[in-house]
Amino acid sequence: MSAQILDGRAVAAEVRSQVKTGVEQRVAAGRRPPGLAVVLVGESPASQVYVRGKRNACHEVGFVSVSHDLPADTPEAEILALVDELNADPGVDGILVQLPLPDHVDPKKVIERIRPDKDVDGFHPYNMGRLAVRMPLLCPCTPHGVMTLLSRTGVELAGLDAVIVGASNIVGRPMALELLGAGCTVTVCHSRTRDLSAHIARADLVVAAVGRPGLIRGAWIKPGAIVIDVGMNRLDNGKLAGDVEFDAARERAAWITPVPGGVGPMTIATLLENTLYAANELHPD
Ligand SMILES: Nc1nc2c(c(=O)[nH]1)N[C@@H](CN(C=O)c1ccc(C(=O)N[C@@H](CCC(=O)O)C(=O)O)cc1)CN2
Repeated sequence: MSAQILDGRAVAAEVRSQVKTGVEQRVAAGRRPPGLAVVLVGESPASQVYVRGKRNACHEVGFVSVSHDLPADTPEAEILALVDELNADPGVDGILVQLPLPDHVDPKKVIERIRPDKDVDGFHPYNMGRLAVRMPLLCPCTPHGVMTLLSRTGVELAGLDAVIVGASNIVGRPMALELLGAGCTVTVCHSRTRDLSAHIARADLVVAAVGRPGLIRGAWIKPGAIVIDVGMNRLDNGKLAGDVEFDAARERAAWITPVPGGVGPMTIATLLENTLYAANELHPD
């Protein structure tokens, strides 16, 4: 078997085009275009790539993109003060602080400072709580983007045994809630999990989100499974690789996401959807 590709690039382009139409309709109705503030602290090359992607996507769909690039040694208090300023700005519908932050900054404090109705990353405890109690408002972009990719490709999820590898706040945990909501039976594996391969081997759906290239061996994948690779690892040769051994896994799976071109573009497309939603539904002006 050679798995079919879950084409994040194509589905994300579809989503971006729908967001663009939504912006055009909003502006034609006399409303201002949505505004997204993107805050980058420091000079991590990976974060710079992702932030550039987000800013380019904003321009493509007609958002106003407000950029705040701060030096790596910016004091936490200054970042919190900037968030306060953006919270109060009526032209800003969404605030995104790129993660990871430098070590001297507590990401929890920064995330909690963002107004929940402007938290287009969906990381604020208010938005995570709403997702947990099945009242979603602004959902974390990567897990929600995975759900969009699967549903738009026509992959059915109800009743599947799903195994998520990685229990982070931004991917693993919200992914578990999304899949539970879609009727999957969900297991979350993490660094203390015993016998990871046994969990993977019985999974109908595997989501890998650990940041270790090739950790998930192709031979572990159950024949016919769906494999979602959220890993984004830059190798010494400059190439990007996921957490799954792609070629070997592809021989066994029914569906698989590539890296690049799978989940990454869906993360950005979902951010745009969240921002348009915040502008239209949460910020009447
Ligand atoms: N505030 C946030 N920080 C981070 C998030 C997030 O959702 N919000 N997620 C990740 C990184 N991330 C978004 O910021 C992200 C990762 C990857 C991509 C992407 O489009 N990847 C491309 C390849 C890009 C490349 O060439 O390097 C792909 O997969 O095709 C977009 C966004 C951590 N931080």
